[in-house]
Amino acid sequence: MSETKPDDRLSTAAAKASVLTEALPWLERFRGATVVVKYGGNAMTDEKLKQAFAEDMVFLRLAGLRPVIVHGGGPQITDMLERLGMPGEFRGGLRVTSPETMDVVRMVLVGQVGRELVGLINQHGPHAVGMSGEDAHLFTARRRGAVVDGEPVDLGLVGDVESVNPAAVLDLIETGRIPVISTVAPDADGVVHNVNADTAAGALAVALDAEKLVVLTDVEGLYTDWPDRESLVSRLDTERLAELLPTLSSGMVPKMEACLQAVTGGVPRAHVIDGRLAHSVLLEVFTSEGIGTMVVPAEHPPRKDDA
Ligand SMILES: Nc1ncnc2c1ncn2[C@@H]1O[C@H](COP(=O)(O)OP(=O)(O)O)[C@@H](O)[C@H]1O
Ligand SMILES: CC(=O)N[C@@H](CCC(=O)OP(=O)(O)O)C(=O)O
Repeated sequence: MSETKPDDRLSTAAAKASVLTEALPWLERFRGATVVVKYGGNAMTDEKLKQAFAEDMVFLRLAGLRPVIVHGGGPQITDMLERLGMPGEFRGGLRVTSPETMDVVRMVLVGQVGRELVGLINQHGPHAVGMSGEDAHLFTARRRGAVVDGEPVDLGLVGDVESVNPAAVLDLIETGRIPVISTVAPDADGVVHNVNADTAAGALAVALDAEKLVVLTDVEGLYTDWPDRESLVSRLDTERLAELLPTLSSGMVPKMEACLQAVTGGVPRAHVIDGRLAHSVLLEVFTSEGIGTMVVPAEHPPRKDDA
């Protein structure tokens, strides 16, 4: 085996030191900042990646930021429905949700995906507390439909966010915890609805006056001309995003709508980043170039009906 030369050791040490010093201005800038992180089900497939994600959340907290996790779990719900022999269907990017499907959605999101993330984070200490939109009136849902090929479609128990009461999340943050939120929510009559996790994360980022919304998914970011790999966009403003939204296809629509809603609602930055890259959140928050696609406010904000 060859020995490491003193010159090699010096350059390795210099590279490590430069990574740490590059983080310094961002540590200063984001101390005390609330960061809402949406962890998509498609970015959760690999055990090592999930552990790296949990480490990133603990890192943010110990570095003095206030991370709040909103998780998805679409593929995990689909797997469970298949195991139970319950056929499922998506219309306009949203799951058609019968009362029986709703039972499975709630069981998988709250009882399986949320619990697993809480467990992974808490291997590092008593940081994470799980909750759902049903807890302490966090989210109230309003039933929503979809329009597919110009026709209105009934999606069953699918909800939009009607209102957000972030008091319980703020209580957890104040005591140094990391809230891990599953996006099922009751309507005004107490009937539980299935809320898309991107939609819920955007609404929560606004309600918490967050500094950032970070959405982890399984692509590098937004492609303006999907799937042309040359069309990856690193930065765009809300005006350009509002123009692009009608041209996007299903998976990206709720994500980019959430980014638009967050930034027009006062969140300074929203990011879509590649959750397949280990420690992608740290790279986004603590490096100067960042990664993925960043949405910033427009000088001339889009009118409400543009979105
Ligand atoms: N314009 C686009 N830019 C990037 N990805 C896109 C675009 N249009 C569609 N997609 C698809 O959207 C997917 C991400 O959405 P989704 O599968 O709902 O992820 P998640 O589980 O992370 O919420 C990508 O894997 C990609 O296949
Ligand atoms: C209404 C609707 O479609 N809800 C989603 C909720 C989970 C989710 O949003 O998960 P991802 O972020 O992994 O896609 C679903 O049932 O799949």
